Amino acid sequence: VRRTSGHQWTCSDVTFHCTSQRLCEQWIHVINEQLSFHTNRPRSLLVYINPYGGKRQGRRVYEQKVAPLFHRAHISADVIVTERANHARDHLKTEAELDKYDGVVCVGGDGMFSEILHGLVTRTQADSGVDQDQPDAELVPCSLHIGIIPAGSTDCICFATVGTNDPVTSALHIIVGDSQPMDVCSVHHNNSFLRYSVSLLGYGFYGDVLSDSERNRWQGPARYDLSGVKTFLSHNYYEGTVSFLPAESNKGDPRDELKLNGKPVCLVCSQQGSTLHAQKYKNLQGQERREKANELLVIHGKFLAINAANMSCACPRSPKGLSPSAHLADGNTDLILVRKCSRLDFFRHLLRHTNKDDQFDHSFVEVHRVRRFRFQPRHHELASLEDLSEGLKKSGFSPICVTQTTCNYSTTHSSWTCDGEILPHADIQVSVHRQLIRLFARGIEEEQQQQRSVFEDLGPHLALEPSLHWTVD
Ligand SMILES: Nc1ncnc2c1ncn2[C@@H]1O[C@H](COP(=O)(O)OP(=O)(O)OP(=O)(O)O)[C@@H](O)[C@H]1O
Repeated sequence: VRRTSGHQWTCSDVTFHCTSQRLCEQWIHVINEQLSFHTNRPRSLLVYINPYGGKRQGRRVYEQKVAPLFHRAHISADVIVTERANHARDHLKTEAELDKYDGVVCVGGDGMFSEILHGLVTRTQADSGVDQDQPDAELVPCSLHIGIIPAGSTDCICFATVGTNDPVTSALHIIVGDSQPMDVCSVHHNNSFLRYSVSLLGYGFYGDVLSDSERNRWQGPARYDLSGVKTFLSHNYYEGTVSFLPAESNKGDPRDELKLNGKPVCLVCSQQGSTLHAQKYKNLQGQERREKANELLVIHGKFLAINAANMSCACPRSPKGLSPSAHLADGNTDLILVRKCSRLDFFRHLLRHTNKDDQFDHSFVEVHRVRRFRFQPRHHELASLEDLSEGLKKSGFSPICVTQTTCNYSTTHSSWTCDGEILPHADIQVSVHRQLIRLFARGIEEEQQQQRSVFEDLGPHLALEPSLHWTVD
């Protein structure tokens, strides 16, 4: 495995020459022996391909770029090409024989990753007897690693954990058995589970952009830009109360200059890795004590945007992301509150996501690293829009009434976008579950790390099963 530019990895062959056949055989023996010590490498994978993701190239990408590498690395793969939305999620939840595999791989975009996340986490909780409807439930970490082969139109999770959207690089991270722990947020409404999130929960600006773009899917990929402009011009703000439990003081600050996002050297993410289970109970007890002691902070206000960034959310358009110093696996999320301000100020704030200026350095922006939070819109939320219109239909109310209610609702409430999906409720409770999943990735590497060879990182063990060429002169 060789590093090229921009966090990309490629496959390279090494040919050893020797005059003695006996010596060559010894080499092969030793190399194979060294490889067998590297037990983190997966041997058996379950692969889901979304044939309709992105430019509909998922199947071709897997067959031409990924499968040959898995074959060379002696990894066996059971491949399922999905036939409908939620096929992968449902299969993982109920049918998949997970004991047979070392990892689950999705070939697609963020939506496909979300299916795998929900399938795997839900299955793990069900197998362990944990009720995920309970907002305080201590969720059990998933034992299988997740690999992402980017083949969607939005591949943000892959970009933020690998540093590039390249199928070969992702396949090589899977083959060498990289392991990146990752926090997962659970989202509840009134003690019932809504969704899991690993990247962005956004209310106000980002929620409105996504809702609008969903209504205009016919516009194709340009819909995100068009909805962005439209939402910016409408300049809506929403009133409500945010209450949150701040992170422990040793977890760094969202405005840390040192960006240690999930890198192997990141002490915050690697902290307590192996002793996590033992520590967890203690921490929870401490946490409950503090909450009882009213250490929840409460902020009331009018907000243009409320964002919870569980990772940097870096993407090619915003290379440092919404929260550049967010960690992937520290048990916290960065809560960014953008209060009502002028259009020009809001524009300046948005612009700073694309350059090197500090987007938090505005009087109307505040950012907190938190373990859990709740948002309550000012106007009482009677029911979700869907519940509301369903209920009205059942009770025989006229469509005019539904329209009026919807209008009222939509001017006082925004919607939450949860990793690109719209949530049906505005009043939500969010808890971060530390290191609930592991990806076949290693975070975005620093420049110095990129100078090293992947072989050095693996210590004495090699990366790939060698297709050794030897020549006897
Ligand atoms: N066979 C299928 N047919 C239709 N939809 C599917 C199929 N398989 C998966 N999906 C759904 O397609 C959605 C989008 O998939 P994916 O994230 O892979 O691609 P994308 O192009 O990045 O999507 P987006 O439209 O979100 O930009 C996912 O939410 C997934 O549930």
